[in-house]
Amino acid sequence: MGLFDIFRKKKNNVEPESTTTSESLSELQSESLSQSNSETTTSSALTQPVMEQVGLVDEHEADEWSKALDKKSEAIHDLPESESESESESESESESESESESESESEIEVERNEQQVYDEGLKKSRTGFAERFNRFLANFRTVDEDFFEDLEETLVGADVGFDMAIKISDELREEVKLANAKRKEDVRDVIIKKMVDLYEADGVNEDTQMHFAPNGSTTVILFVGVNGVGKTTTIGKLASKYQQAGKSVLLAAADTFRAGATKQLQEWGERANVPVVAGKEKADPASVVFEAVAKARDEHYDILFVDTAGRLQNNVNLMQELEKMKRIIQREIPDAPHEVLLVLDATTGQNALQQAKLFKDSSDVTGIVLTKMDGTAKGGIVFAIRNEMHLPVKWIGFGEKASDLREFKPDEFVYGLFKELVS
Ligand SMILES: Nc1nc2c(ncn2[C@@H]2O[C@H](COP(=O)(O)OP(=O)(O)OP(=O)(O)O)[C@@H](O)[C@H]2O)c(=O)[nH]1
Repeated sequence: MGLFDIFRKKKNNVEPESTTTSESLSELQSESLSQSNSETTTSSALTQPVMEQVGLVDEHEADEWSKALDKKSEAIHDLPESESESESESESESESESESESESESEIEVERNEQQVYDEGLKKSRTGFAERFNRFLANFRTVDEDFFEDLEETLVGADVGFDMAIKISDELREEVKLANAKRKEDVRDVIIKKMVDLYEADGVNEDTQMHFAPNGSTTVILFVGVNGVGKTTTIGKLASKYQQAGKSVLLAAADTFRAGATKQLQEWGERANVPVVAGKEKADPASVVFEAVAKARDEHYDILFVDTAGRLQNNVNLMQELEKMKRIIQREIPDAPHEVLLVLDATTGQNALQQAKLFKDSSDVTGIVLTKMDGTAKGGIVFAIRNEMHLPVKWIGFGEKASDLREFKPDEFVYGLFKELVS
């Protein structure tokens, strides 16, 4: 099933406000149950087909970590099972039927909760997108050259990126369906479907999994990005998540440039109950990294998160320093860093894309954390990143609280962004 089909299915069946009747719930249960037969471990039944398509479900190594993270989901999944264990064999069929019903109701609840986080976090973008599209459609008379020009302008304005806008408009020129579309709603549906299809096609070989060190040795994750994008906050959020999932976490405050950066990380460390290795103000960041890596390795920490200074893309010295940090990490743990996550602020739009290009060229970025998604009215940046950068978005930030960081899930994202735009 394609991403757009998943979208449609959700639109018709899983709208939170409209699925409170027992009738619609039981429809969902049977869907959810039939999908879960082929399911492995994902907490989201509707996410599975997308994961299969992008080749994620075979990645068992990272699966264990992902499972540990989704504690809430596990707790809900566990409950009916342990209840059924304690039941005697002579229990009536109707009792076990109602139990399996309540189990799938719980599964649906988990699915909806995750979707709700996306829905809330994407509210601004969804409204912004809808406004742009409705303005564009209000001018719709016929599918001619002006129509395509307006469409490109609308898409660029929504931050999907120039390349993606041209690609969408070029492909739509070939669409017989669009040429025959008379109603505004049909035109809108064809455009959104094209966007979702192109987005999905661009992501076929994308690796959105987090990578960890093999055999329980220390995983090192380096965070890079310009000033103020949310590196320290993201590290704090991830430290909480993994700590709560039972992993031992260590933080390295290698941002020794900005006064207050170390203190900020230490505060997150206290909140998450994880230690922080810090140096003196203006100390050589590499020395902090060295000390932290040695400690993490010798004391067998599961994960070390390294916070780095906000580096300016035109500052060669700072880029060189990042390289130096990597060399030091590699000297102590040869296969590290296991991830270099570039943090980008979604509210900066195309500027974020420029940053991504520069960082990708000068450091081995393995994935993106897109922060402040709650604060932008132009969610299209996600399309531009995939289309132009071919870098996977691994995490998405919807706010300042620890629980506002989520694993990036394309189907939840697409649905949260477009759900009011497709009939
Ligand atoms: N609304 C919102 N704010 C966020 C999010 N992530 C981070 N922030 C805020 O962004 C601001 C900057 O975050 P920091 O974590 O200090 O950024 P940084 O990249 O470490 O900055 P430097 O240390 O200067 O390089 C803080 O006020 C955070 O609370 C998010 O997902 N949503």
